[in-house]
Amino acid sequence: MENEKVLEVKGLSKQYKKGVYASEKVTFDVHRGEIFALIGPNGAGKTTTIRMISTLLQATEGDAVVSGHSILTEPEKVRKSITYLPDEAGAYKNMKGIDYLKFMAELYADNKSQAEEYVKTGREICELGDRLNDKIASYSRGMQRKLLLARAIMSKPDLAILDEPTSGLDIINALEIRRMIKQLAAEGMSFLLSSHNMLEIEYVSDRVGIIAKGHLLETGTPAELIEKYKADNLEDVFELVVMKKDIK
Ligand SMILES: Nc1ncnc2c1ncn2[C@@H]1O[C@H](COP(=O)(O)OP(=O)(O)OP(=O)(O)O)[C@@H](O)[C@H]1O
Repeated sequence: MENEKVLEVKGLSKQYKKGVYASEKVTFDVHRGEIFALIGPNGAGKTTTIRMISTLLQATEGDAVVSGHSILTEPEKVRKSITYLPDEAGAYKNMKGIDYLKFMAELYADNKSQAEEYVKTGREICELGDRLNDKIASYSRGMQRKLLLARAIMSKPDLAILDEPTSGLDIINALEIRRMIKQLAAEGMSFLLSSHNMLEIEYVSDRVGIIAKGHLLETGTPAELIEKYKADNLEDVFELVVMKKDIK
């Protein structure tokens, strides 16, 4: 189904302290095969929103539904439908890359043959070749990031939630990752990304949501928003929306 919603975020709010909203009534959808990016300045509420959707943080109000499952009532089913790659994720440095993929595949898979399938996919995605037989401690930051991304995607979840997917990667590696995300989306995987890199977002996302001070201020395709704000690029849109709007 082309317009099938894989994620419905319905008025999600979080108060870490009573009366202080880190995110307030955030509402948006992600369709099957769509790449949706949350963009916003530091402290806007991106990670808070993503962690609530990932069932790692309890929402104060609202709900999110992933592949028909509510984070409130069916969090374990939600966890089966998503993978989450945090910005500052680390892998076990003393493990070999291949053993890390096998270990994670066994955690996520329902049986041995599915685990083997995941590892095969993970090997292809990370493109680390023979280096998979080396300890992760010997990898560059880019290689570690590729391994972690492969881990997040090898199970082909309905929704992959990636915080700053290309952070720390050089141009070539970042390009490869973006192409991979687009290809997987074309095959039907949905993505929720968070990023500060506007060029990346403009290139890779089908739609973006601009968030500041916990409020989702705008959603649309990069082209729609550029047109609406008579801007030259998404960075200008972002500045206009975040700097010029009077947010309480
Ligand atoms: N555990 C916590 N306890 C109290 N306040 C928190 C906690 N985590 C985040 N906050 C606050 O909630 C707000 C939103 O933070 P969040 O980390 O979601 O922003 P972000 O958009 O992900 O920022 P960045 O781009 O810097 O990662 C900030 O004001 C932050 O200080």
